[in-house]
Amino acid sequence: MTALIETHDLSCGYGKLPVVRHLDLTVAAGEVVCLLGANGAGKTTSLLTIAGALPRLGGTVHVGGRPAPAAAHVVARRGLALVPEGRGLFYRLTVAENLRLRRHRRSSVSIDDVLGHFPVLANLMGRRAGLLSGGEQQMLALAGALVADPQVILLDEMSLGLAPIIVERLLPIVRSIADERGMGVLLVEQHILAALTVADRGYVMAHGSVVAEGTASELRRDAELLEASYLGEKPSIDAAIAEGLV
Ligand SMILES: Nc1ncnc2c1ncn2[C@@H]1O[C@H](COP(=O)(O)OP(=O)(O)OP(=O)(O)O)[C@@H](O)[C@H]1O
Repeated sequence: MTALIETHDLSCGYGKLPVVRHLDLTVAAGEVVCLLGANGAGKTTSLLTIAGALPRLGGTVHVGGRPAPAAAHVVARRGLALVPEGRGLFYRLTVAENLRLRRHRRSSVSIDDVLGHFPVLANLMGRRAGLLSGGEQQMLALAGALVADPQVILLDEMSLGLAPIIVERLLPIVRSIADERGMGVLLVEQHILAALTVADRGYVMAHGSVVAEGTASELRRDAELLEASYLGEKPSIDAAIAEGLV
């Protein structure tokens, strides 16, 4: 299966200082992959670098099987959409205007196609994005990414500021989008168990490195390892290997 995203030995950070080191990660078509870890583990930095919004300090990134250029607008043309933390909406514009702005001329996906995933938004087309609830804004951010007809979508902390019940409704929508459109999804999420319920696989980061990876069910079973990485304690890599997670 061709990976839609593949990083090899990727190092990235700010200035010359790497905060993420030796990241090997893949996302295939139709796969939902989550990137887990404590605050400051390097998840957002990894996402922004894959999207071309931060320069690489070492290693490679391939998008759609080809080397990814280190410029966000060019990576976007390769079929990668980033939904950043904070949603990246035009808050003074209406829902309809936000969607029209995101849809480029070559996109084969219509706004109506995308609204099929978010029926709630279809009734709010004339409302300013700034007046939507947090959950509706997140749906609009996702819908805005989808109208660009990406092959792969990067979602950074979509649950930020949302009630757990809203997160539990949004994540299955992400799963169904991946299933129905064969799209790859790389998901950074603080609601670990909710994310592992919809994901196929996951990577756990601590201190800028991947300390464990596995299928969602393997990671769900290893609550201790997950807890350790969220407390900032580096779990033993030997223990992770023994568990078959690495
Ligand atoms: N603009 C920046 N300049 C310098 N260092 C930064 C910058 N942004 C983040 N960092 C540092 O890089 C490290 C990784 O941060 P990053 O935001 O990638 O972590 P994260 O895993 O996404 O955390 P969170 O869950 O809190 O968003 C942290 O130590 C952070 O302080």
